[in-house]
This record gives sequence, structure tokens and C-alpha cells, in this order.
Amino acid sequence: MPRIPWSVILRPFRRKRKAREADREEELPKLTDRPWMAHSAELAETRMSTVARRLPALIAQALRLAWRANPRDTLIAIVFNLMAGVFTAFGLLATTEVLHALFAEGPTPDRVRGALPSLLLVGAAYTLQGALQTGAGWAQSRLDPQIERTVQNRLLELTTGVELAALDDSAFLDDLQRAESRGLVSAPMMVVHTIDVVTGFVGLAAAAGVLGVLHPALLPLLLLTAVPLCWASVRSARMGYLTQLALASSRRRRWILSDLMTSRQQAAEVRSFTVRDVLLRQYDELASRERDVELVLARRQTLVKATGDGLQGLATVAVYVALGYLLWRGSVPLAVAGAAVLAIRTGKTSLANLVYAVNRCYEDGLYFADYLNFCDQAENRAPKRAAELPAPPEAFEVIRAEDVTFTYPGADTPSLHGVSVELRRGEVVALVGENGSGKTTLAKILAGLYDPEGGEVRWDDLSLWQVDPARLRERIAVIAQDHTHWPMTARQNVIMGRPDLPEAVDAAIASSGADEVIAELAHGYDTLLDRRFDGGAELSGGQWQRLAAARGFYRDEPLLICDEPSAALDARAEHALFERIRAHADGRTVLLITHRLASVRHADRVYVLEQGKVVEHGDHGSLMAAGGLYAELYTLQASAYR
Ligand SMILES: Nc1ncnc2c1ncn2[C@@H]1O[C@H](COP(=O)(O)OP(=O)(O)OP(=O)(O)O)[C@@H](O)[C@H]1O
Repeated sequence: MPRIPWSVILRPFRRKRKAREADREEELPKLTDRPWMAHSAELAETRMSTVARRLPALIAQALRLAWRANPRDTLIAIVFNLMAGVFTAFGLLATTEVLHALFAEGPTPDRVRGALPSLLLVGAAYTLQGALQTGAGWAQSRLDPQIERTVQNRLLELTTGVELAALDDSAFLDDLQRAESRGLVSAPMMVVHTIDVVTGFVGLAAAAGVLGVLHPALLPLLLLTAVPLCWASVRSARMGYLTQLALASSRRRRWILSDLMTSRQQAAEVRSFTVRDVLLRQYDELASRERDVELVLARRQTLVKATGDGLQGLATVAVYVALGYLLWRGSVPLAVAGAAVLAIRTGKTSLANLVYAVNRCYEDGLYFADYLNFCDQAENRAPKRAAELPAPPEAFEVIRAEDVTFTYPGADTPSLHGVSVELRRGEVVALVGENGSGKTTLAKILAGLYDPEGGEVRWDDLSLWQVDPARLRERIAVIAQDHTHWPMTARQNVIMGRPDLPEAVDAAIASSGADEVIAELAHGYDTLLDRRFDGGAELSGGQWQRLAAARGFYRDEPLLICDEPSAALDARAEHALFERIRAHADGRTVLLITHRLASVRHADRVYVLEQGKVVEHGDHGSLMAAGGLYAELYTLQASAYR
């Protein structure tokens, strides 16, 4: 396959405004490669022989996928296509008979009458062929959404089932993005193109078979006319592909700019910093460079098409000369020559479709392999536990983390080293420390979200390794630091999948101070909290935090973890929340993480973390007396109020 040099594709970039452009390119930060472009360079280099070698495996893979989505539709699509091919061949052979009858000796009415039975057969064959192809197309279009659903569900089931640490692993996230962005789309496309390969192949085989039956010398003629068409379509497609590849980075820059100019989030800054003109100019420069490249592409593709058409014209002349020669020699009768012309036309179209479908099938196959690879990885990253584990006890007397060590995937140093803490029933236990000291990480380990790599967490005598992690999480309520603004109604934001108990919802809402928020909403509890939906409302940061706290209280579980529950609250709401948290510890346990040290004065015990280690622990009085890190941080904060 002749390859187009990059220099040709990039010529307009280089020719125009060369020096200035180069300077600007250097100024621009390099974009990372997008997952959906992952195989582009590889594809640009791939030769037809490689494609042909890998094709059988790809076809088998696509058929397996289609079969899993719906065996009946798969069978219909394949069998109907095969049968359509048989009727194509039959129609062509019947056409020979029609021509034989028409070119026979005798008066015209007799010849037409003689041709009638074969003519009826031709009509029946092509009607059946059309009906079968329509049926196959129908099955194919039914398969499409079913495959999409199968692959999408599998991806979501696997992704939501992996251990949380997998989602901190950038390599895993890259693979997920790649599977999600391009792998998912490529699955149904691969099946569509596989069926197109089958259809193209069957059409070609039918035409070749008929030519072989008519006269073996006619077979090379099919190849002769098809070659220019295939050459032009493959070369033109590859040119287009390489151009898209060369333009990918420019297009992404343009999308980023377009996003900045149109998104609501940036709208205020775009105006206050008066960057509109700068953004518009950058956008236009990129767009005009892309236009130049696309104009070159259009010219070159037209040239290729014209060359292909010219060559095909020559090939057609050669075919007619060859047929004329065979007629002159008496090797084939006139009727056979006429039927051969029809068969060559059918075969030529099928071959061009086949080549196109093979290319697309190969491309989609590469991206689908990414999807399969991700599924394998996700299966391996599901929490490693025995299949059936018991639920943890309804309540506990003490939770102990013993000598816990944890390192995030890809991190060089552990975020926690040998940490031991104790949480007793009815206590408020606080974790205190500077940013990055490991408080949230420890809370997530206690919540069963991460498995420690060393040490263990025990609920009374039961290690968390011995309980079902999903049911463990049901016993824990969390008010998270980075809580989600769920695009649901206010009520759903509180109950979060639990049964709707109106009195308990009212109580949780009142405890967190969210009752004031609900009172202001147009439809109260039933207001949708997302402006993207019709009638949706938008809350402030502090209002969201009150709802997140209500969510934690509503769950009413033996352990409540509050990670910075008041960072966005006003002074009055914060005071009320901490009062409520203290009251909540009656019979339950609260783990409190906060930088507001005045709020931990009343905690039963405070653990002070520094660089992933517990450096002090005790109650407020003893820690102040010790004069360590806690006393220093507390005094520093208190001095600001004096
Ligand atoms: N998802 C993550 N992947 C990799 N490293 C992480 C991740 N989350 C936290 N870390 C690192 O682990 C360390 C402890 O982070 P952690 O969030 O537990 O600190 P923290 O004490 O809660 O901090 P803050 O007070 O700022 O909330 C930090 O060095 C942080 O960079």
C-alpha cells in the first residue's frame, strides 16, 4: 500500500506563516494523547497483509459478541446474507439463459416468449435477494442497540465493582477512559463491519462463481476492473485518515477554546478578564489552519478519484476488448459475454465494499481489544474476598485499626505508616493534622473503602477481611469532604437509595440545618437540585454541605464518619452542626476530621497525624499540656480570634 508522506499532509502548515506558527507552537503546552486516538499512529502504519492476517480472529470475536447479544438476530443477519449471495449467483445465471433465448435464431416474438420463463426466474431471484438483504439489514440494525447495551452494562458493572484503589491508579483510569470513549462505540461498529465483510465476500464469491461457470478466462477480468476502484477508495480513505490524525491536536485545542467560550462556569471570568478577543483570535487561527489542510485533502482526494476513474475506464475498455476477443475466437457465445458484463459489475462493487469493510473492521477491532483488556483488568481488581462472607455485627463495642500501612497506587511513599487508633461505642474521636497528613485516607480505611496493605481493622474481634465489604459499608454513615452534588431531588439526596421514611427525613434535615434550605426551594423536598434539568435549582456550597450532613444523619448507623463536615458552613450553622454531632454519639460512634480545632475540644480522644503517622493522642487537656503539634496548631488558631 503506497503511503502518503507526512510532509505532504502538513505542507499547508509549513508553507504559510511558517516562522510565526513555529514560534506559537513552541509557546503552546503539549497535549497528552487522547485515549480514542490510541491506535491512530499504529493504524497509519498498518499494511493490508497485516490486516488480512488478523482478520479471521477479529471476525470470530465480533461474531461471539453478536451471539452473546442476540443469537437469533446474529443468525438471521449471517444466514440471510449468505442466501442473498446464492440468489445473486442464481439471478446472474438465469440472466445468461434470458440472453441465450434472446440471441437465439428465429422471429423476435418467439425469442421473447422463449426468454420469459428465465426472465421470471431472474425476477424471482432478485426479488428474493432484495427481501433477504432487507431482512439481514433489519437483523443487523436490531443487533446494534443490543450489543451496545451488553457492552455498556458489562463496563458499568465491572467499573462500579472494582476496589476503590483501582480508581486511584492512573494506568487503570487511562484504560477505563480508553474502553469507555472508543472501545464501547467500536463494539457494535465491529459487528456491523464484520457483517459487511461477510456480505461483500458473499457478493464477490457469487460473481466470481458465476464467471467461473461461464468461462474461467473471465475471472481475471473481474480483478482487472475492481483493482482501480479498490486502489482509489483505500488510498483516499487513508489520506483522509492521516489528515484527521494530523489535525487531531489542533481540533482538541479548538474544542478546549470553544468550551471556554461557551461554558457557563467560565462565562464570568471570560468577561471580567476581557479575554474574549484573545480566545476568538486563537480559535480562528486554528480553524483557518485546519481549513487549509482540508482544502489540500479535498484536492488530493479528487485527484486520486479522477485517477481511479481514469484507470477504471481503461480497465473497462480492456475488459470489452478481452470479451470481444473471446467472442471473435468463439470461446464464449454472445449471451455469456452479456452475462459476464453484469457479473463483473456486481463483483466489482462487492469487492470495493469488502475492502472498505475489512479496513473498518480492523480499526474497530483494535479499539475493541482495549475494551476487552479493560474488562479483564477490572475483573482482577474486584475486592479479593472469599465468595460468601457474613455481614458485620449490627453494633460494636470497639473498632481498632492496628498498625495500618497504606500506599496509594503509583505513589513512592506510604500515606499511612503503622497507624493504630481506637474508636469506642458512644465516643467522638477526632483526627487532626496538617494538610496531607493522612486523615482522610485513614477514615476511608476505617470505612472499608481501602484495604490496608499492612496491619488490619477489627470490629470487636472480627477482622474486616472476614466480612462482606458491601454490607460493612451499610453499617457506616459518611459525611464526605468531597461530597457529590447528586442531580436528584432534595429528598433523594437525603435518602440516597434507602427507604423513604418521611419523619426520619424531617429529623435528619432539621439536624443538619438543611430545613432552611428546603423551605426556600420552589417544590420543597421534590425540587430537582440541578440546573441542567427543567425547573432545577442551584444550591450554594454551604447549602449542599447541609444536605450532605443530613444524608449522614439519615443513615443512622453505629459509625458516623464526618470528614470536614463544616468547611463551607457559616458560623451559626457550624456551631449547630457540631452540637448535633456530639448528640449523635449517644450510643453510636463519631469519627470527626476537622481543621476547626475549637470543635474538637469536647472529643473523647484526639489523634494527631503527621506525615502518615500518629504523633500524639489523648483528650484536649492532655494534648495541650503536652505542648506538642496539637497545642501549637490550637494556639495558632485561637490567637487569630483574640
Ligand atoms: N487518590 C490519591 N492518590 C494518590 N495519593 C493520594 C490520594 N489521595 C491522597 N493522596 C496522598 O495521600 C496523602 C494523605 O492524603 P489525605 O487526603 O489522607 O490527607 P488529609 O490529612 O486528609 O489532608 P487534608 O487535610 O488536606 O484533607 C497526601 O500526601 C496525598 O497527596
